Amino acid sequence: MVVIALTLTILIPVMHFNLERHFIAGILATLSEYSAKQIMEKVIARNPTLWSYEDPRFVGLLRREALGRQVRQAVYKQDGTLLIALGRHPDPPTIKERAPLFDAGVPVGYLETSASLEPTLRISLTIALFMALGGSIAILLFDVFPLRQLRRAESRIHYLAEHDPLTGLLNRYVVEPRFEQEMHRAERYGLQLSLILFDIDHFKRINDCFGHTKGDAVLRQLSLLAERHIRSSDTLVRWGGEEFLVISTHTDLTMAREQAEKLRRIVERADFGIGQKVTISLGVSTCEPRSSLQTCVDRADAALYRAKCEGHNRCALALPEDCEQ
Ligand SMILES: Nc1nc2c(ncn2[C@@H]2O[C@H](COP(=O)(O)OP(=O)(O)OP(=O)(O)O)[C@@H](O)[C@H]2O)c(=O)[nH]1
Repeated sequence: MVVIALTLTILIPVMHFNLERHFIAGILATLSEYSAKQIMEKVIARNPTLWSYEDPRFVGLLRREALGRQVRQAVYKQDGTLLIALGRHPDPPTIKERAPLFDAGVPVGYLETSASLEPTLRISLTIALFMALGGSIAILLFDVFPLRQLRRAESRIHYLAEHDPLTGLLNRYVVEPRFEQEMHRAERYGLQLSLILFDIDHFKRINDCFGHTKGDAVLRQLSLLAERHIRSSDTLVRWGGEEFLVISTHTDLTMAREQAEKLRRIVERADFGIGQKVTISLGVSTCEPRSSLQTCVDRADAALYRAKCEGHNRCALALPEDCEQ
């Protein structure tokens, strides 16, 4: 943007300057076809001051264009003596053009026009600066700014599509590809992959007694506790309302059970600011090679159900018969 502004600032005055210069040179060439006598007649037949400025052929400028500018037109005899001079001599002239004047093919003198283009340059420069600034602002307003907003909105949408807005954890809809990737890795390197599905006990009561806002705060605090507890290679997902899933890599059933039991104890001991304990029940399953996420979660869910039935605040392992479910 800065480069465009600078280029415009330099180019516009230069173009303006060159155009005007060529125009004046062209006019002088046309005039040189008149004889000095013809020019004299034209000057005498009219008001010389007006004529010089109003006839655009002479300097290439209309009267209003010549206003505030130093313009001089002079016709010299061949011996160099001045025949006609209109306007003050610019000091110093920025442009000085001389063209020969012919009378019936015989050179009789020169036509000389000097015009200071300094005000024109200044105006051109100012206009160029305004245009460059205007252009930059327009680019900013119509291009960069909305584009940035769009990109921000896109990344926000992307984030919201993958994350749970309350806890910031991944949501269940994006977890399948991650699970499949881990499953392939486990198969390839002969590793174990396990799941821990856990759920807050009697969460309905917490909501009913303390309100939904407090219930939300409990969900957030629990997700933070769990996040701190799991390894960085594991994945924590908000699976449903008050249900969470851990995909535990390089972990067999015994290790997953230990991990689950540790998490259960951490939650049981934590202070959730509601004057009573918050506990969780957990179902643990290990994933058979090539099994789908759904199958593994169903087995962990069956185990979780047993943990709830056996009195809450405990871990249960998936049983072989859970495979059939
Ligand atoms: N505050 C809050 N509550 C939620 C959210 N999602 C689900 N819930 C509540 O979680 C409660 C779950 O209740 P239930 O399925 O009966 O389970 P429970 O009370 O935990 O009972 P058990 O599972 O047997 O321990 C319901 O009252 C839901 O309204 C949430 O995002 N915020």
